[in-house]
Amino acid sequence: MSKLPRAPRAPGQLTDWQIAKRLLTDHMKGHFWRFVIAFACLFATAAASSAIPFVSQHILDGIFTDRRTDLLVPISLLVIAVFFVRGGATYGFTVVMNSIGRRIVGDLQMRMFRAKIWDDLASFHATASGHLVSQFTFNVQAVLGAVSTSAAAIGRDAMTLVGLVAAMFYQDWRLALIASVTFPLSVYPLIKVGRDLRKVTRKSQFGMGEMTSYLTQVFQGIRHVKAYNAEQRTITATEKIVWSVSRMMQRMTKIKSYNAPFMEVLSGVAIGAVIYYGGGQVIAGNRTTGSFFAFVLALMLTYDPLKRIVNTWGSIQQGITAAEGIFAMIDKRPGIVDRPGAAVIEKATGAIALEDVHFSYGPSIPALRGVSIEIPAGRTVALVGPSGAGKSTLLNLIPRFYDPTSGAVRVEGHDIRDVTQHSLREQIGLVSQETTLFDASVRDNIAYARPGASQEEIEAAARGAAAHDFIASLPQGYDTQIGEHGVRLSGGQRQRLSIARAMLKNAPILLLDEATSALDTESERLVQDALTRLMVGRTTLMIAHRLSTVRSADLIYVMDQGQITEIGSHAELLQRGGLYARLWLMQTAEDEPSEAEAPLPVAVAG
Ligand SMILES: Nc1ncnc2c1ncn2[C@@H]1O[C@H](COP(=O)(O)OP(=O)(O)OP(=O)(O)O)[C@@H](O)[C@H]1O
Repeated sequence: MSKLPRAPRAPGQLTDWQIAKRLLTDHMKGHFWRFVIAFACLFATAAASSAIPFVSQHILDGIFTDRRTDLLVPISLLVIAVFFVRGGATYGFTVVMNSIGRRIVGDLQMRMFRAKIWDDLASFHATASGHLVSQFTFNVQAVLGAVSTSAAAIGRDAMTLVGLVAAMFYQDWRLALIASVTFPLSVYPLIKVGRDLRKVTRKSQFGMGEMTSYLTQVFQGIRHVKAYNAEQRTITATEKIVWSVSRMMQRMTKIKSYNAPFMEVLSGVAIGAVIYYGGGQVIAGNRTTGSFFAFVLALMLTYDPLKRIVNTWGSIQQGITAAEGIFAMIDKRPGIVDRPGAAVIEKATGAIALEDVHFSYGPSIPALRGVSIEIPAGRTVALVGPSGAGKSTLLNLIPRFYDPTSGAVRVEGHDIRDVTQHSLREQIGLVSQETTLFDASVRDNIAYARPGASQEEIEAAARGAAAHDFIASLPQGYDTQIGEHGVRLSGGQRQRLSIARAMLKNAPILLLDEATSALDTESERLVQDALTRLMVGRTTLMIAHRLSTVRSADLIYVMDQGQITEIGSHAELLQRGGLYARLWLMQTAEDEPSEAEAPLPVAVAG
């Protein structure tokens, strides 16, 4: 079976201690009183647990050896009280610690989300969305595990341990010393397990990210999975990922459990030594059976919390590894930020200019090579050219989704790096081939452009986009839920909703990226009409493969391999006989009916 790719190296340079300290100072300090309550519960649990050996000594010596009936009732009541306190305190502790853990998780999730949502597009494209989602779910869960389960258990068990060890020394310091000789040895597995666990935890976090990404892609592309009869292939591929993650998880548990047999042997040695020495004393008559058993019981109770502390150390290591990734995400600063004192564009007329713009996605991929374009306010300019020419890249520079490598993009005469991103994007309406609709009502989807818009405004936008009639015929009209990505609508309907959105935004600049290319002729006509209405009075930059849609543009720029190769009106470009004319000829030839489709000549009776 194939293996998942290697997990990337740790993103941050923080040490374990720095990460733990940051978790403590940034996320736990607001919970002081909750911690006080939790520790009060801990103290009660530890005190009650430490009382058990004393009570049992009285049971053995007082009831069984001395046969005192007057002790029966008080000792029974004492036992009930001890367990009552333990039960109540354990409940209180669990609830309060979980509430702290859950609040910390929510806080981490929101800090991550705030950092991410302001991040630039390039960074989003660099990370598969599944990895992002798994930071919010799997990794955060690991931190919760470390905080509320492990840290809590260590707190509680450490207190209990102190109480029980004190009780053991109080009963018989010599026996207690014999039993404690093995304690320091329990530190060894902590160190050993910690290192191995960090490595495998990083890998399994990466594996979970891969799995989330893969599953999201499969479920979103389910139509194609079925259309290509790819179910069985998908099962096989999924199996590889699932079992690879499963193996990593098993390995993690295995490493976490290394210390369990070690600790069992240690406790066996300690109990054996105490029985050998203490048992000898009972036989020699130097010690009562009751005090001996009370001691052995205390010893057994001591090893339980000790074992748990050692075991939960693994969860803490996992939590710290997860927090490392989470903090890296929180600390990431976007590559595109507003300059200090950036200007605010008030209502723009929409003039756009690109001046000798170069851009590349990576060191070796120049996507734009010295592009200059001028779009006067209120005009329509079209970009055409073969696939991969750089048209969408150019369009993405205008809302500053990316910054050019060199050259400048100007809106209203401002270099867009000198104005706030918010005010720049306020001036732009975007309609693209892939519409982004949310699983919400039609109304909310249109109002996404301007939350708080009135029903009249939303309806006017829908009418302008030729969408009102189909919306009115939906079961709940504007309140109809349209499903994830608008799955309950047709392609043309989805497109008209996104035009309605742009209508409602009413921005002076309009960017159309293949807005009609995925539609059939009838839908295209409706959408085209809606777009024509939308374009009135706005500066429009449109990309279209179908050249018939760009014929009426004021100016057409032809792009090829990241450069502008021709400029002119439709008629001028045809006359020139270059790339545009060739593309036009090819498309008109495709649009004309072929011989096979031409109507058959009708035989005329003679
Ligand atoms: N996010 C990205 N990361 C890396 N390279 C990219 C990215 N987006 C596009 N490219 C590359 O940049 C070049 C220009 O792509 P672009 O999408 O701008 O072309 P286009 O003219 O819009 O093509 P089409 O008409 O097919 O949409 C192509 O070589 C493409 O592979």
